[in-house]
Amino acid sequence: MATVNLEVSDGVGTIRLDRPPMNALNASIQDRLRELAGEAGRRDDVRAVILYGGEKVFAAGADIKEMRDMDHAAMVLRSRALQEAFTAVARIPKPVVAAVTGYALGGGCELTLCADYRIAADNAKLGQPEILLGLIPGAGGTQRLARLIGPSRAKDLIFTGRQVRADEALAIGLVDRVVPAAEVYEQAHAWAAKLAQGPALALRAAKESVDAGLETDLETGLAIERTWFASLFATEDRERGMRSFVEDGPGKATFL
Ligand SMILES: CCCCCCCCCCCCC[C@H](O)CC(=O)SCCNC(=O)CCNC(=O)[C@H](O)C(C)(C)COP(=O)(O)OP(=O)(O)OC[C@H]1O[C@@H](n2cnc3c(N)ncnc32)[C@H](O)[C@@H]1OP(=O)(O)O
Repeated sequence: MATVNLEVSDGVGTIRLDRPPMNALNASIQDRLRELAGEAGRRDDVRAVILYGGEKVFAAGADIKEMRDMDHAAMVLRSRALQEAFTAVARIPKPVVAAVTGYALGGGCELTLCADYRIAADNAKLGQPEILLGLIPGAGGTQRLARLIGPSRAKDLIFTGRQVRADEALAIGLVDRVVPAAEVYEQAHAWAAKLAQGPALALRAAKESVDAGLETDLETGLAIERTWFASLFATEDRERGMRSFVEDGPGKATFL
């Protein structure tokens, strides 16, 4: 049975983890994640993406039972591929929202960090418990968590391995919205469906400008923004958007 699927409808692609009971992330999932991230990025009928683990759990992290038998050499070989799989998700050139139910721990939390936006159930718990295994996060968590919530809060979560409930996750910026558990997917789909109606190239430009800007100095970031901004003047969406404003009046957004 496939442990990760891509389900597409109405412009929204859902990358769905499906490995009961806890969506423990193993090598097969990692390989599928990378494939499906590439597919979601290439398909024109996918204009926004949801990362989802099902109603009960997002993902409880790497499969500890599978990792237990791996030695240093094996993980040296595997760890680059595993980081590349998560980076492939982070680089999907479309809006990506993580629909977080139940637990998002370790690699599960790191996968949520690869999204642009995180909607969590009010009973969700997130964290990086790797320290409790004598490890540190190995799928980008030390880097993406610090960039998202700041180094001090990131160190607190990584040093202690503690689980963060949804209310605290919202307060520290680890998630962006908290909703009743039964509404997580519905709310994530509404977010994705709205952006799926948006100007695809402008949304890509916005994502890539913000993300690339975080990795460089201000001047270079401004140059990236300037290049994308000017490029969008060559698009039909720009003509359509400005025509709508002039002819239909303000507030008659033609996209969102
Ligand atoms: C070759 C594979 C590795 C290389 C490829 C990796 C692919 C992608 C991986 C990306 C991430 C790698 C880097 C990452 O930073 C490292 C990690 O993620 S380390 C793991 C971190 N996660 C945890 O430590 C959480 C462990 N789980 C728990 O704490 C608890 O299970 C829970 C989630 C709090 C839930 O508790 P309970 O509700 O009490 O439920 P149980 O504990 O009874 O669990 C039910 C059932 O699920 C099994 N299980 C749970 N989590 C994992 C897990 N991470 N790996 C394997 N199995 C897990 C648990 O054993 C029970 O099984 P059962 O006893 O019913 O058979």
